[in-house]
Amino acid sequence: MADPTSGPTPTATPTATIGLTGLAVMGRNLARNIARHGHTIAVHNRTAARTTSLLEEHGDEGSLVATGSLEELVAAVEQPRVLIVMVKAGEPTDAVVDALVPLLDEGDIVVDAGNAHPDDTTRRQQQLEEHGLHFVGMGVSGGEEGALHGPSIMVGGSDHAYDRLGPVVESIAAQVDGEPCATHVGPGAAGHFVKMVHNGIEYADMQLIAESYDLLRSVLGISPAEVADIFEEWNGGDLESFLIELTADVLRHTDRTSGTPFVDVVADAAEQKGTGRWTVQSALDLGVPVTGIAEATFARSLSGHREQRDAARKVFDTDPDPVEVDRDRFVDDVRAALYASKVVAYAQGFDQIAAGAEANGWDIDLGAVATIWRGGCIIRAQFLDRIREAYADEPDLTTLLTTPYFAQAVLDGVHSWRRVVATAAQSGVPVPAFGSSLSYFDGLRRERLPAAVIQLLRDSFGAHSYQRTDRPGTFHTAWAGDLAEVEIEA
Ligand SMILES: NC(=O)C1=CN([C@@H]2O[C@H](COP(=O)(O)OP(=O)(O)OC[C@H]3O[C@@H](n4cnc5c(N)ncnc54)[C@H](OP(=O)(O)O)[C@@H]3O)[C@@H](O)[C@H]2O)C=CC1
Ligand SMILES: O=C(CO)[C@H](O)[C@H](O)COP(=O)(O)O
Repeated sequence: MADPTSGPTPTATPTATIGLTGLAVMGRNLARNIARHGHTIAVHNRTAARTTSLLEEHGDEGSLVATGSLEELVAAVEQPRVLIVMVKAGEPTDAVVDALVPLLDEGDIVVDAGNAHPDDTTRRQQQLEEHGLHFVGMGVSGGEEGALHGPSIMVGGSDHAYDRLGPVVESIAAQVDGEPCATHVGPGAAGHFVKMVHNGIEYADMQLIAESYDLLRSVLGISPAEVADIFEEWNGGDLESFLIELTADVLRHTDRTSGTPFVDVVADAAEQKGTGRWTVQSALDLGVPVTGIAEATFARSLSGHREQRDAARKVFDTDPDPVEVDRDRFVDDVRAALYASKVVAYAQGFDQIAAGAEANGWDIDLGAVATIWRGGCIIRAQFLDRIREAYADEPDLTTLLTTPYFAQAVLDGVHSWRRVVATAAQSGVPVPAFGSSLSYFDGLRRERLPAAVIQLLRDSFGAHSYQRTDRPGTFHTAWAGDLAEVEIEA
C-alpha cells in the first residue's frame, strides 16, 4: 500500500483488481467497502487531499492503492480494467469519462456509479463502444452509510461486463436473507433507469411522510417529539422502513443552541438534484401516471417559491376553522392513509419500470428489483417482501394494487384515507401526495371516467374524433353543422 503520509504515489506495476475515481462521501465509502471485502482497489480524486485523507484515516481497512492522476489510476489496475467513476452527476461525469477514454485499452470497463439520466448513460455507452470499451451505468443507493456497510446496487450494461463486475458488487452489497441486494437488472441504461425510478419513489415516500407529519402536528396540535413517538410506533408495524425510522430520529432532535425542535429551525424549502424530475419527465414520455412522484416533485418546487408563498400569505391569511377529531382515530387514519398512498406510489413506480423496460427492450425482472430494494437502499421497507412475492406469483402483473395482499391493504384503509384527505381539505393542510394517490385509486376503479367529455370537446373544437362504446370504429360529429355523425376511414 502507498505511504499514506506522503500523498498519492505512482505504482510501477498494476496491483489493483479495480479502480475508483471520485472520493467524496459516496466514492470514499464505496472504496472502503470494496477494500474491506478483500479486493485491492486503486483510488483517485481530482483534489488529491481527499485521496490522502482516505489513506491516512482508513488505509488500514484493506488494500487501498493511492494514485495522484487518472494516468496513475489506469496504470494501477490489472487488465481488462474495471474503473468506477463516482463523481458529481452530469458534466463532471462526462469530463472524467472523456479524460479516461484515451488512457484505456480495448475491453476495459468504465462503470458510472453516480446518479445519471438514462439517456446520458445510453449516449456514453455508444461513445465508449466506438473505442472498444464497455460502459456500465450502475445505480447505487444507501447514502454515505449504505455505501460503506452495504448499498443496494442496480447494474446495467452487458452480460460480459457483469461477469467481471458482478462478484465485486454482490460481495459489497447489503445482504437480506442471504441474498445480495445487487443484480444485473438489464442491458443498456437499465441500471440507471431503475435507480432513477427508485429515487422518484424516494421523493414520493418522503413527501407522504412529510404530509403525515404536517397533518398530525397541525390537526392534533402536538409537538414534533410526540409526532416522533407516533412514527416510532408505526415503524413496528407494516410501515416498517428506513425512512420511517429516520423520521422519528430527525423529529426528536432539538436545536443545540436554542433548544427548539430542530425541524422548526430548518428552512422549509426542499431542494433536489434532479432524479425526481427525470423520473417524472420519463413517465410523461412513457405515458405512465406516476402521480405520487409528480406531486412530490412539484411540492418541492412549491416549497422553494418563497416570494409567491409570502405574497399568498399576505392575501389569504385566514386559516380554516379548526377541525375536531378523535386523536387515536386520527392517528390510525393517517397511518392507514400513509400505507395506502405508499402502495400507490410503489405500484406506479413499478409500472414505470415495466413501461421503460418494454420501450427499451430491457426485459427487467420486477421481482428481482423488489428483492434488491429490500436492503441497503433509501426506500428499503418491510413491504418490499410483499412486492417481491406478488411478482413471484405473477411476473406479468397488470398492477400491484390488485394483488390479494395489496388490494386487501387498500380496502382496509380506504375509509381512513378518505377521512384524512377530507380533514386535510377542511383544515387547509396541503396533502398533494395523499390526495393525488387517492384520486389515482378512484380513477382506476371507476367504471366510467369523465374522459368521454374530453373526447367530445376535442372532437368539437378540433375534429380529433372519438370512439364509441357500442360499436367499433372512429367517428366525428359535425358539431358546427347538422350534428351528423360520420365514420372515419382507418
Ligand atoms: N450523496 C448521496 O447520498 C448519493 C449520491 N449519489 C451519486 O453519487 C455521485 C457522487 O456523489 P457524492 O459522493 O455525494 O459527491 P458529489 O456529487 O458531491 O460529487 C463530488 C465528487 O465529484 C468530483 N468532481 C466534481 N466535478 C468534477 C470534475 N469536473 N472532474 C473531476 N471530478 C469532479 C469531486 O472532486 P473534488 O473533490 O476534486 O471536488 C468529488 O469527488 C453523484 O453522482 C451522486 O448523484 C448516489 C447515491 C447517493
Ligand atoms: O441517490 C440518492 C439516494 O439513493 C440521493 O440521496 C438522492 O439523489 C438525493 O436526491 P435529491 O438531492 O434530489 O433529494
